[in-house]
Amino acid sequence: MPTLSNRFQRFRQASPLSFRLLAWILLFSSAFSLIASAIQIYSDYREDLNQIERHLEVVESGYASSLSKSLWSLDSALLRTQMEGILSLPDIVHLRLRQPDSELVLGDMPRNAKTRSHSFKLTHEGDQSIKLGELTVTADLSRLHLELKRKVGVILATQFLKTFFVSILIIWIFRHFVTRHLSDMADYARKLSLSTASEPLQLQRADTPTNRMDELGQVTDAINQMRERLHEDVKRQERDAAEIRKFSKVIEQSPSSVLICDRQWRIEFANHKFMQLTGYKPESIRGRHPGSLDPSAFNSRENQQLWQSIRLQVQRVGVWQGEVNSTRKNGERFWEQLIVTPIKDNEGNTSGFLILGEDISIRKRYEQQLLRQANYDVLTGLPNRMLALDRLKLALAQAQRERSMVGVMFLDLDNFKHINDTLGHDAGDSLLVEAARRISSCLRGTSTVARLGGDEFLVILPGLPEKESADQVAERILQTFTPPYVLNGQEVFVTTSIGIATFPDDSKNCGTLLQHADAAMYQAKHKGKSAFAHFTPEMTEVSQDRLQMESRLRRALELRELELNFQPIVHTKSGHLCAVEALLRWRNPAMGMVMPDRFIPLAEETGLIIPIGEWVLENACRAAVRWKQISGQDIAISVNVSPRQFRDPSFPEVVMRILAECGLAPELLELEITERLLLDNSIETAEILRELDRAGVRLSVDDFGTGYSALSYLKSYPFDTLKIDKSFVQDVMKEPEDASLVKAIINMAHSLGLRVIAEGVEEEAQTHFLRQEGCDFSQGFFYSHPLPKQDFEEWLRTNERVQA
Ligand SMILES: Nc1nc2c(ncn2[C@@H]2O[C@H](COP(=O)(O)O[C@H]3[C@@H](O)[C@H](n4cnc5c(=O)[nH]c(N)nc54)O[C@@H]3COP(=O)(O)O)[C@@H](O)[C@H]2O)c(=O)[nH]1
Repeated sequence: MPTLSNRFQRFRQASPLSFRLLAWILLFSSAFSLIASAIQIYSDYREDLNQIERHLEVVESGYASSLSKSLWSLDSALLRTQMEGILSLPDIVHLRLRQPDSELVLGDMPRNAKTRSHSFKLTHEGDQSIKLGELTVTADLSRLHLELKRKVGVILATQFLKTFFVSILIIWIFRHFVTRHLSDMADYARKLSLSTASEPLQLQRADTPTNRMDELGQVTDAINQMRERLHEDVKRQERDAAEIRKFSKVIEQSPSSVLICDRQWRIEFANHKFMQLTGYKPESIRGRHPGSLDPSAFNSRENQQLWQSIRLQVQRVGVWQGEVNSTRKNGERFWEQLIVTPIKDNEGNTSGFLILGEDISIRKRYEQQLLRQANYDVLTGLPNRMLALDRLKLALAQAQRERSMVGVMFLDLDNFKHINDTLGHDAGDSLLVEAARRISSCLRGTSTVARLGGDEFLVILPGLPEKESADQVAERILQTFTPPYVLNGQEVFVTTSIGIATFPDDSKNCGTLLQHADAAMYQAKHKGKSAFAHFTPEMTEVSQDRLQMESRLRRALELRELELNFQPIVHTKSGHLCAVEALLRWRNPAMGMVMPDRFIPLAEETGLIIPIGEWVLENACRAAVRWKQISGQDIAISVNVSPRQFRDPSFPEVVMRILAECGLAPELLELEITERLLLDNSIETAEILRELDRAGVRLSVDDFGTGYSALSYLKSYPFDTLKIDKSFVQDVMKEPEDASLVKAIINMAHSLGLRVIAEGVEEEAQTHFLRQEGCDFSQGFFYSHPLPKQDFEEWLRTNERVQA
C-alpha cells in the first residue's frame, strides 16, 4: 500500500503546478491569517489590559474615600477589611498602603510575572486637604498572558486547518477544472506523432458550448486545428511521396530509356532501360552531354549538327523527335527513336530536358527488309516493277529538264515457260538469276535493270544522246545471251526479245512508254526472237484494245454490268464472321467476267473510278444494312478505295452522304487504302484520313508489305487495321522468312495499336499459325471465296460462322 509520503511524492510529480499552487496558497493564506490573527489577538490583549487598568482606576474611585475615612478615624480593622476586599478583586494581587509613619502591605508580589500597578493618594478633605497616605494597587498580568497564549494557540491551529482545507479544496477545484486537462494536453502533445495525428485531443469533460468557449476549449481547439493541419500535411506528404515513389518506379522500370539532363544538357539521371540499351552505368555518364557518349561520333560534324538542331527545335517548338543511329558502350550501333522535351518548373522556366529513347533496331531491320522486299525482286535482287516505275519517272523528269532522251527496254525471255515446265521451277529460277546478271553486265551505272515479274525485265537508259544509242545496248544484251546456260547440269540456249520505246519521241508518259516498249517487244518476238524492235505507231493495236475497253467501261455503269462479290472476314481465334469485303466485278457481254486487276488501273487512269467507286460504296453499304436484317447482327463492310478516288476533295462528303442515305453506322464501314496512297505524304491525304476518322469511319492499310512498308508512317495516320498482303500469308508455312515477317508485322502493328487482318488464307495450317501469332482477323479462300450477292446471302443464312 502506498504510504502517504509516496502519494505526496506522486502528486508532486504528477501535478507540479497544483503542488506549487498548494504551497503558495498555504504560504500566503497562512501568512495573511497569521497577520490577521496577530492583529486580533493584540487588540484583545490591549482590551484586557485596558480593562485591568480600568479596574485599578475603579479601585481608586470606589475605595479611596472609604479608605481615607478609615485612615482618618484610625479604624485599622475596617481599613484591613476594606483592603482585603480590594485584594479579592480579580487580578489584584498586592496592596501597599504607605502612611507617613507606617506601611501596610497585603498580598504577594508575583515574581517573574508582569504586573500593572496603580497608586493613588488618600486624603482627608476638611477645611484643608490633609494627605493621609498613598495606596499602590498591583494587578497580576499572568492570567492575561495565559489567556493570550491560549488564544494564539487556538487561532493558529484553527487558521492552519482552515487554510489547509480551503487550499485542498481550491487545489481540487483547480485540478479538476484545469490542471488535469493541462496534463492531458501535455500527455497528448507528448504522444502526438505521425501515426497518432489522426486522433483528436478530447478532454475528460462534457463537450458543452460553454466548455468549448473557455480557455481550455480554445486551447484544445487550437491543438486540434494544429493536429489537423499536421495530419493533412502528413497525408499530403505521404501522397506526394507515394506519387514520387510511383513515378520514380515508372521511370526506372519504363520500357523506354530515360535520360534527364540539367539546363546545360548535363546528364543527371539515367534509368535501368538506358543502361540495358547502351551498356553505360548511370554513375559513369552523370554530368556528360548525351551526344558525347560515343567518343568517336562526339566531335563529328554530323553529331554536332544533330544536337544543335535538337536544341534549337526543343527551344522553338517544345519537342524534338526522330530516329537516331546511336552507339552502345561496346561500339555496337543501333537505331533508336528519340523524343526530347524540356522539363518546366512551376514558373514555366526550363529546368532541364527529358530524353526518351526506344530501341527500334528490329523495326528498322524489318522496315528495311520490307522495303527491300517491296522494291526489289527477291529472286534476282533487281529492283521490282514498283521501284523501276519510280526510277523511270525520275529519269523522265531529269530528261525533261536536260532535254535528253530516255530509252525504255522491255525484255522477255524466249521459251522461258517451256524451260520452266520441262526442267522445273528451280532451273527456271536459276535461269532468271543468270539472265538478270547478264543483262546487268551490259549496262552503265546510271542505267536501271528491273524484273517486272515472270520472265519480264525492264531496262531504263537515261541520258541517251540519240534514239539509236539504245540499239548498241540491245545488241550487247542479245550477245550476252549467246553462251549457253547450264541448268540442272544441262546446257540450254536461251534468247531474249527486246522492245524499245524512247522518251520523248514515242511518249512523254511513263505508262504509255512501257506499253509502247511492250508492244515493240511483241513485234521483236514476231520477228523471230533474239531480236529487238523500236516502237512504231503501227504497233498501237494494244492501245486500240485499251481504247475499246475504256469506251466499254464508260458504259458499264449505265448498262448495269458492274456487280459486287462479297468475301467474309473472320475472327482468327473463333472463325466467326466479323466483316465482309466488297470486291468489284465487271460482267461484259463481249469480254465475259473481267477481274478488277484488269480494269481498275484503266478506271483510275481515265477518272472513271470516281463514279464507279461511288457505285461500289453505295451498293456495299446497302448490302451491309440488308445483312443486318437477315442475320440480326452488325456486319461491317470493307470497301477498296483507289488513290485517285481518295484524292477527290469531295470524297469524305460522298462517304458521309452515302452512309446517311443507307442508314449505316460509320463504324460499320471500313475503307481499305493501299500503301501507295501514303507515299505522297500530302497534307490533303492526311486531312481526308483524319476527317473520315473523326466521322467514325474505320480505315485500313491494304496489301501491307507490297508498298513502301514504313511502319513509322502508319503512326502519322489514324488507321485502325492493317491487312497483310496475301503474298506473305500464302508462304508462311513454307518460307521461314515470310513467317518471321508476318510475325513481325503482327507484333509491330499491335504495338502501334492497329488490328491485323491476314488475307489470302487458303489452308488450315495457316489459320493455326495466324492464331498462334495473335493475328486478329483472317480472310481467304479457306473460309470462303468472294461470292455473288445471292450466294453470299445464302451463305449468311446457312453458315455456322455467322453468330447472331
Ligand atoms: N478501287 C477498287 N479496287 C478494287 C475493288 N474491288 C477489287 N479491287 C481491287 O482489285 C484487287 C483484286 O481483287 P480480286 O481479284 O477480287 O481479289 C481479291 C480476292 O479475290 C483475293 N483473295 C481473297 N482470298 C484469297 C485467297 O485465299 N487466295 C488468293 N490467291 N486470293 C484471294 O484477294 C483480293 C482481295 O484483295 P484485297 O483488296 O487486298 O483484300 C484487290 O486487291 C483490290 O485492290 C473496288 O471496288 N475498288
